[in-house]
Amino acid sequence: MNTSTTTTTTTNPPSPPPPTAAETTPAANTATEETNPTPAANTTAEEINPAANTTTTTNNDDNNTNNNNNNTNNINNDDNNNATSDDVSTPSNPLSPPPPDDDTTTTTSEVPIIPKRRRKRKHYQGTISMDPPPLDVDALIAISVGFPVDSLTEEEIDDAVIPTLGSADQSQYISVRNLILSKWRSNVSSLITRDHVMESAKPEHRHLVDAALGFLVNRGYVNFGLAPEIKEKKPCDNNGDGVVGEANIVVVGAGLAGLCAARQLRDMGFKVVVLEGRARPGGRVRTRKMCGEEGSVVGAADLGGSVLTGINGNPLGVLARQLGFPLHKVRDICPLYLPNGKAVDSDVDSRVEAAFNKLLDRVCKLRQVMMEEMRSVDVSLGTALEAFRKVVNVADDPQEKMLLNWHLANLEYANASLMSNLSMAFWDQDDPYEMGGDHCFIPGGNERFIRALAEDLPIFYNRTVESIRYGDDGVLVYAGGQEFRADMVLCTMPLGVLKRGDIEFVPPLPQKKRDAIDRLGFGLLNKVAMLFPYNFWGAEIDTFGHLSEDPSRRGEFFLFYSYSSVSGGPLLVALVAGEAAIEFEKVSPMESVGRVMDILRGIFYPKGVDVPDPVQAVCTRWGQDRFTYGSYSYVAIGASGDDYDILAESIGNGRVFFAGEATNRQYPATMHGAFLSGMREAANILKAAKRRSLIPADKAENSSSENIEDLSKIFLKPDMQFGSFSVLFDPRSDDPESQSLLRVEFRGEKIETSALYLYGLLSRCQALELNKVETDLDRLNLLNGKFDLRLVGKKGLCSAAESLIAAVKANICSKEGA
Ligand SMILES: Cc1cc2nc3c(=O)[nH]c(=O)nc-3n(C[C@H](O)[C@H](O)[C@H](O)COP(=O)(O)OP(=O)(O)OC[C@H]3O[C@@H](n4cnc5c(N)ncnc54)[C@H](O)[C@@H]3O)c2cc1C
Repeated sequence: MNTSTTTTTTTNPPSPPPPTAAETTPAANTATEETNPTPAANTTAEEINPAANTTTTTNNDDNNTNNNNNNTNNINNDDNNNATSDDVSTPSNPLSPPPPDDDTTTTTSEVPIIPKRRRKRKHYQGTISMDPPPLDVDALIAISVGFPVDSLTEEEIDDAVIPTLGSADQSQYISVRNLILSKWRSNVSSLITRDHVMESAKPEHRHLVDAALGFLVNRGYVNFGLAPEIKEKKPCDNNGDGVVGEANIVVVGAGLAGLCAARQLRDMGFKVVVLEGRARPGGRVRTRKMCGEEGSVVGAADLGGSVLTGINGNPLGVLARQLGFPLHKVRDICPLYLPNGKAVDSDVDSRVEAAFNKLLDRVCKLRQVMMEEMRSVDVSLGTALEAFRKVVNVADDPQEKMLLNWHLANLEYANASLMSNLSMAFWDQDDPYEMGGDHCFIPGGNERFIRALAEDLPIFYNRTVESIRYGDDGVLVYAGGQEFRADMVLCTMPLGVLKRGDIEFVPPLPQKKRDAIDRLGFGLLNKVAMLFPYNFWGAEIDTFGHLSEDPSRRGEFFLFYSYSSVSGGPLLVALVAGEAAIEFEKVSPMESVGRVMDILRGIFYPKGVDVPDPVQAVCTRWGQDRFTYGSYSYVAIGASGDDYDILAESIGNGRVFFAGEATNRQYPATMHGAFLSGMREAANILKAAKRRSLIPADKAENSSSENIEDLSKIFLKPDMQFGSFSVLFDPRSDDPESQSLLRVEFRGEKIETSALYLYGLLSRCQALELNKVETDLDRLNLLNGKFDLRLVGKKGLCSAAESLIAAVKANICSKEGA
């Protein structure tokens, strides 16, 4: 690759002035719901740097470009030594025609209304109760943040927020927790304090305020973010017990997960440094400023994460409110065009869409049966859908076939992978958790979040981490010839980097984690961002789609996002998904932009609309980017939601932690998922620091967290099993009073939702008594009543069960060895 650097100035044709924000952002597009009722986006132009009318470009021989040629385009890799994007700046264009008259553009009444595009499914069978219980506002807000309405989360159980599970305290605690969430969400710019909550809590609930507030603050569900009052809060040594004290944390990666965690850890009182391989923060959030000659047009293009997929409960929605960023609702209208430029008939579109959803439903039913009969069988979603398609004769005529392929491309976009790679059993395992509300853009791009989050953090750029050594006395992180010593390290590098094995772990990652890294998928989505001299596609729509005759190219520029309303200028982004996303990286950016332009002209010329050349275009290369090697995670055949949890597990006895979108089972592949994983791990690091401070140094290193992390293996052959209960006896004693480990499985109704396990210690004779009881409900009553036993998550077991688990493991090993 030729890496010589030149600076070129683009020359643009005279063109109409860019539309003002007021013209392009109808108030109706401003998202409402949980968000600030901020007026329509009129701040975007201020966000863009109008001075940037030159582009620094890197010539790239691979792309057959020639700088001496007037038609040549300049290729720009704007990240250091990686290949996130290639930039095409078009020199002199022929004089462009004026923007189209209103009557030549498609009007909203003529186009089909199609629900949000970046969705795995359009509707969710079984997630909505037919007869929902009446809920108060507090409960509804708690649900939107991801809390169950009538039970505790696994985190709450782990943190032992109430003394006895299932007691009267539990429902009172839930009311207090919901109250705090709801109060803080009504004013996210202020800190919520104990006094505030005490004022509003019912007298009989007040004894639970400290537990609920402590949990929500430590776990980053309230009092987080970037509002001045929140930023000004003093770093606190949590609980004032000197736990955090001098502890040092290295965070690897300055993407959303790393930045969020670093801020939270710093607020908890830890000493934090962030090591980032690139020369910029943000990782897969990258906003590229684009501009025409002398700033004639400007635009901010999100080359990575762009849409806030559901604003209700979304922590990025909270940041937007705190920072005063307006939100632009992505409008649902999305006309689809045939290869000949004609709009798809809305009846045919609706019919095929309904048939597509029916196919998905049939696959859901099939897998339900398969999972019940043979729990571990999986095939690709593509195979299953195709089998059904043939049986039910969906989409036999050519146009219907193209439409069906368009829907498949849309699904491949949502999952960043080919249908043939997706797990039929678990590809949509995160559907039940999807954030509700509008899908939104942030005017000016998501890098506005990144800039605000990175402010004041000690981030070392151009520090590519090569190895992480961990042991009893801490961690050593090697990056760019430097060594960073710390008590704990948080790894947020993408799954693509972990798959490549670019970072050496010493000792190596446990086999269980390596298997999960192999099983989970990491896919590809690419984009072409194009800044035009003016908007020729119309201001009424945010998306339009294009159908392809060739199924292998169904994902090539299948969907266009218009950023005119939010980017500050006439910007279009074409998406490349599925097989086409892989092929795209083998084609020169010149050629790709040429193909997009053919499509755009095919759509708009027949309407009498002249399509000008772009003044600048950027093609992404996420697959070649050595700091990610792809776009985002998906559930591949043979993988499941459990693999996200395994990726999230800490190793090294609480020394090495993991965050990032691919560690978030509920919200993978998203910006908010990355952010929430950072919050989660900050809380886990705090817990580990507290635990370490409570255990004397000599014992700490042998403490149980790893024993406990892997309980599923020892429960493969329990000593007793009845209903959802399994029991392991202490192999060292037959005494009826000797301790036994009890595991209770709680499984949701949906097969996609994997089981939740809770544990408890009881005597052997109590276990035998439980076995005599008929139903699980009666057993739970016995536990709560007569035995007064409190079930906990596996992390809650720590010290009490440690020696029993070690003895059971040793016993299994000796039997296997015999
Ligand atoms: C094309 C594309 C479109 C997307 N669209 C959407 C969308 O519309 N909506 C949405 O919600 N999400 C979207 N996403 C997903 C979203 O952007 C990511 O889920 C999220 O940004 C991931 O954040 P992260 O912190 O987990 O990882 P990253 O942002 O990748 O951060 C990891 C950091 O680690 C650094 N790093 C890697 N290796 C090393 C090393 N060895 N040493 C030091 N540093 C290292 C990286 O440079 C990076 O900065 C999209 C992603 C892509 C690529």
